[in-house]
Amino acid sequence: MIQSDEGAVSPDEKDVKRSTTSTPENGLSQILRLVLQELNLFYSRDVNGVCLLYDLLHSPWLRALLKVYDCLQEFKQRKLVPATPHAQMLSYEVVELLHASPSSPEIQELRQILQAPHFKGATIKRHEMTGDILVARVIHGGLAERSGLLYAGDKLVEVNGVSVEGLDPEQVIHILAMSRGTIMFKVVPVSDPPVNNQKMVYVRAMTEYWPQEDPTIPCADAGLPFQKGDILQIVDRNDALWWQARKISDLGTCAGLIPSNHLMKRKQREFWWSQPYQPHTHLKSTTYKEEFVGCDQKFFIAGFRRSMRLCRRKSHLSQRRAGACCAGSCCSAVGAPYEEVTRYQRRPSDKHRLIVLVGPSGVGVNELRRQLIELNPNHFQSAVPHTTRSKKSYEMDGREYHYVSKETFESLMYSHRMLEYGEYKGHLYGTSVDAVQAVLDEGKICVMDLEPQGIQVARTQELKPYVIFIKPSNMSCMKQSRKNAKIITDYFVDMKFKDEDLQEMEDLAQKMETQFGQFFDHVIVNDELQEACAQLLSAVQKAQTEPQWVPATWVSYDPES
Ligand SMILES: Nc1ncnc2c1ncn2[C@@H]1O[C@H](COP(=O)(O)OP(=O)(O)OP(=O)(O)O)[C@@H](O)[C@H]1O
Repeated sequence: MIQSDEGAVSPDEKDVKRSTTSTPENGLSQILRLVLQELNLFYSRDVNGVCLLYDLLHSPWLRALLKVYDCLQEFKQRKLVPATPHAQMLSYEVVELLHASPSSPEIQELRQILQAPHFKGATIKRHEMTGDILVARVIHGGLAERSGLLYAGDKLVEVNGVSVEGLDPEQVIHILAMSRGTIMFKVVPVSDPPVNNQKMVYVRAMTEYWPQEDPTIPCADAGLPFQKGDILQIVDRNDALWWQARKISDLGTCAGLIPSNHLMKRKQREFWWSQPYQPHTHLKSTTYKEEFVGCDQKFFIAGFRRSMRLCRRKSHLSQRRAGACCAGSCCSAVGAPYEEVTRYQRRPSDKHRLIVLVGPSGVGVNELRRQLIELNPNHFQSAVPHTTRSKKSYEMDGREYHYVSKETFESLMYSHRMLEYGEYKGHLYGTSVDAVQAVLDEGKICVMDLEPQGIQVARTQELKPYVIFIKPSNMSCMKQSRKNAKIITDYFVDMKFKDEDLQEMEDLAQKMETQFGQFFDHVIVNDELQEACAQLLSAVQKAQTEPQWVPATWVSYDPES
């Protein structure tokens, strides 16, 4: 017979004594006891502050806390096994201490947690052929695993003396849920306990997952919900369908179940086929923009264009569709649900990472980019775009644009050397990978804005882009901060932002986050301009100097480094 992984016990007197005497001589509880004895001598002598100090140190909260601390220290030092009975003893003592303290909602909650039996450390299933109740999996980091008493494949025979023969797993769970105090299992141990010798991998979730909404998950309570872009530590891939994972933001907790790569793809395909047919549409077409830079500027910045994104709605211009592929939106239906990632820290000798700014039209992508470059033009730079239009008299090849033939432009397009491109007034415009590389080769940081559909194209080992999403704040803040701002277009001079423009911006930002949020490394809300600019500078610096999660394929391991 063995004990459950977490059932709280009411130990007898002997047990309590054993636990209490195990408190270390020089433990904090012991020191506190001695200090209280000393203070007690002065309590009645009206020494300044002694009464207050005594009352503070005498509080049951502090004693409970120190007792837990001491016990944990002892656990660490003596490596007490099996850990479960010792943990139960500890929880019993803490509950006793809490009884003495004045009642509060927190104390009641803590008491309930310590007294209730939990069975979250393992899941059970019924064997299809024999009908036996088996331990399906032991959750990593849970008490069942840490106790070392239960293994996947163990056969459950009895729970608290009740035979589980012929019962459904739900009925067994019900018995467990109704149990109070000690839970006793009788098990037939699996003859060959599974050994997990897989390498730990980290992945970026390219889709979201809500276990409570998934009828196929074996145990919804054991599921791990996640959102697009979350980084997950995969701790167990033994099961072909259900993996165990933790979020890196929460590594202290026990793992949860997530669909395996294979299962998630199957779900995505099923979902895709279940959707009514919709003609293919992009989130937004890239309408290329004319150059914005004027001769009156302090210095020349290529790649700033007059935007037509907002006025497009009103001008009814027929524009050629976006150049950059729509990988994010179209492939997400059946694309890889998880992307293996690794920590990458740029070494000083490495080229800088490309900084990509993404955001809905009018949110301030160009404004922020300009401000960043103006801060230090020797350090930050835009890429010089390509065009098929002819050079104007005051322009210089390679400064405003690279002037190329239609054939050359198209060959760059078809060989995937264009990060984005579009057509305007019969001419092609676009930014090439080589133009970005030219900036990086000079040791500078290349900062570019990109339609979200283009992110996938830019995500290569050579550019290692760091994607920053510029997001509008809420409507009322935007109305205030954009009171005097002007929409920059070719068609309307000094056009102010109207409510519908701000609403469109907000809607588009939401769509972008929903469709492409998994690619965003950082999000900046552009409310107060100088604040947003400071955040951008800090994010750009961190991207270049601090470790970041990047696709594992971007990093080739050099054993020398
Ligand atoms: N935080 C801010 N506060 C006030 N005005 C702002 C702020 N951010 C941007 N603006 C102003 O809003 C207008 C639009 O900004 P910007 O041209 O940078 O938008 P965009 O995101 O590049 O969109 P588009 O590509 O359509 O031009 C500009 O006049 C800019 O000065």
